[in-house]
Amino acid sequence: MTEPLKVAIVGSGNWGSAIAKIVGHNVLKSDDFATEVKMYVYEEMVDGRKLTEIINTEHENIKYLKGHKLPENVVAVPDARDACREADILIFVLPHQFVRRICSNLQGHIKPTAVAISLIKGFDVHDKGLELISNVVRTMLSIDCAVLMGANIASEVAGENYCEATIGCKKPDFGKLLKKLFQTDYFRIVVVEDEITVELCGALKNVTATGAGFVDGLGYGDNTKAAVIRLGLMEMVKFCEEFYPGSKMSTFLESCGVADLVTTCYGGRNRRVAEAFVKTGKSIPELEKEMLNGQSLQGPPTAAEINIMLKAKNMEDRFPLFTAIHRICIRELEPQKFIDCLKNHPEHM
Ligand SMILES: NC(=O)c1ccc[n+]([C@@H]2O[C@H](COP(=O)([O-])OP(=O)(O)OC[C@H]3O[C@@H](n4cnc5c(N)ncnc54)[C@H](O)[C@@H]3O)[C@@H](O)[C@H]2O)c1
Ligand SMILES: O=P(O)(O)OC[C@H](O)CO
Repeated sequence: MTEPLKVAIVGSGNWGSAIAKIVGHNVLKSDDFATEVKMYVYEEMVDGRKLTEIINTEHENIKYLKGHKLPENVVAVPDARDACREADILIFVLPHQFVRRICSNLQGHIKPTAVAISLIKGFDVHDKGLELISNVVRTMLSIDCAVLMGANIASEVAGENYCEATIGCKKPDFGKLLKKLFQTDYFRIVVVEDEITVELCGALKNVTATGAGFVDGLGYGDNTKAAVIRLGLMEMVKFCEEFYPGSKMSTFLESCGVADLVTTCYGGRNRRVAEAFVKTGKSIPELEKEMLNGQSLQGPPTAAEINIMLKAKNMEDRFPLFTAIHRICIRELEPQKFIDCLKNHPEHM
């Protein structure tokens, strides 16, 4: 008889809380998993009370996922080491900016046999260039790490509206176990082996979504946005071919690819803030603070991260959409010039 596997969630924001709802319910349905799920919560005071205390008494993350109850077997823990020490499966789901700090805190304090899955959309940057977030987890913690990405706006998933997601996992048995942990009747999972492309799609779509917000802010219609989505997808494919050769084209047709692009370019936070950026003239950090109540934007930082690499390799002109989006975010380029970038894209030359 093998021991049921203990699951810990590292992160408790908008998506972290939605996923806690799914995982909390699913562990109760299978003998493979222990019934308690510890969730690391970055402690903060909300209405004069600790967020962990609110979650553990009211079973709701009232700051990051208001209006959705979490199962009572999800226990909020303010110390990452305490949350993860005994876990067999670690689910990483926090803004990518914090991953290195968390992993460094966890080093030497997790089971050597643990395995991980990253739901984080973004890149890590270091002096040698870009790093996949799953690789940061793998190398810093010396454990295996799969990924889950998809067209998954957290509030809709928490509302149990039908959607799909893609798990990228090279090991079939691990993939099956993860599917059992995440799939529900409203959250349908496809497991593919092409885990690098799954993760790249999740990170890069946030940049394109920022561009979609710019054209909304400029008052262009759906045809223009469709062009941004298409050109963004072309650059995503090209980015994968150039820097991570070996992608399967079919992966772009999974939820992590085309579907996530569509949902983010219409309903996501990156789109919303980018639209306001054009309309108000305020800075991205200002708008993030005003509009997102502590949630974190991934598109503009990811555009900056990939630009470091494109610039270093003298390849900015081969990725004009990604480059223009970054330059607009840092006010090096007027938002109106974005349309010139679309008109003059190498696709049309
Ligand atoms: N929100 C969505 O709809 C959604 C859907 C799919 C994927 N994602 C991805 O999931 C990841 C996590 O997103 P999210 O929406 O759960 O987060 P979020 O945008 O809600 O971010 C806020 C979280 O960051 C935490 N935080 C703030 N400062 C911190 C620090 N110094 N150290 C550690 N944590 C800190 C906050 O406590 C909070 O839990 C991102 O990569 C995002 O792209 C989000
Ligand atoms: O709200 P966004 O723009 O961070 O996107 C959320 C999810 O990644 C959509 O799948």
